[in-house]
Amino acid sequence: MRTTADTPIRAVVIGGGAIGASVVTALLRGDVPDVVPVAVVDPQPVGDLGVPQLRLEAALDQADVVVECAGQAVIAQSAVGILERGIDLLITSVGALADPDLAAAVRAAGPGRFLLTAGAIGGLDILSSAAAQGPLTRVEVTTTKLPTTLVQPWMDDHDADLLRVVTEPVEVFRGTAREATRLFPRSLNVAATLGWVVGDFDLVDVRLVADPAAELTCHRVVAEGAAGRYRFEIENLPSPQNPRTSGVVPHAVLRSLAALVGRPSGVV
Ligand SMILES: NC(=O)C1=CN([C@@H]2O[C@H](COP(=O)(O)OP(=O)(O)OC[C@H]3O[C@@H](n4cnc5c(N)ncnc54)[C@H](OP(=O)(O)O)[C@@H]3O)[C@@H](O)[C@H]2O)C=CC1
Ligand SMILES: O=C([O-])CC(=O)C(=O)O
Repeated sequence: MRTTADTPIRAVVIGGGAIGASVVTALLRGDVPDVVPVAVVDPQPVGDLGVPQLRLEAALDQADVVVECAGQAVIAQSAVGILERGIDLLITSVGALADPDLAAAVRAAGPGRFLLTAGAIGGLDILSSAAAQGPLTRVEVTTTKLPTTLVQPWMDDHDADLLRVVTEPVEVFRGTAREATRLFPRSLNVAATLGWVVGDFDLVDVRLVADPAAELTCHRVVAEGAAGRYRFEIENLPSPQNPRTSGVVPHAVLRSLAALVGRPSGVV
């Protein structure tokens, strides 16, 4: 990746939805010093975001760094190729890496570098440090979201309809982060991020609750191990563009992008 101060770093954003569109707008505003957005990639017309909308291959010809804000399939299909071209990659759809073969391939690929954004949650720094001191023995996350945001294509009509009419909180899923992010690929990337950080997707016990009163999306994390005990609760306002996604995520992506291109500030 080019890093000289007098040459702007060219960013391609994959996905022009709730996260991607906000990221493009912020980059055009100059929110990450020396990074300019040069293209957005999306199968559907995204409207005028202020940068050309290109097909992936054409966009990669211009990219120093790719910001993925599209979905797990993009990571499965394109991450290794992007890294092999020497382009750096910021991953938002972290759940893709719960596939051990893909995770190994992404880790081995280069010379481009990759980073995962913390996205909708925090506390990952201390959990990563704690896991380095000694294995964590317990990692749990309870995510609470609006029921309609949790309807999945694999659900039968009965279960999907239940989520549309439910009036009380109801547990929708209980299992490992690996399963959680496979079954809810657009809603439980945070569980996968915890799995990545603690080095074990199967250690992370995920509970997903649909709550019709959940004005805020909640991720409650409990962990313990040799280093100590950890508890934190995050309550995010959903994105007005996509209530499945927390509104803070584009800002997390921009923060991660600054770190990836070597312009971090504040706490890392
Ligand atoms: N790590 C974290 O904390 C979080 C991660 N995420 C991840 O980020 C992703 C994006 O979230 P969000 O912006 O809210 O979702 P949106 O649905 O608002 O936007 C995603 C956009 O990407 C497009 N897209 C789908 N497939 C491709 C592709 N192959 N190439 C290019 N563009 C594609 C979609 O098009 P179309 O609508 O036609 O499919 C859509 O326009 C989520 O799917 C999830 O995986 C989300 C929230 C938190
Ligand atoms: O935005 C959130 O709160 C979490 C989310 O969708 C995800 O992890 O995929």
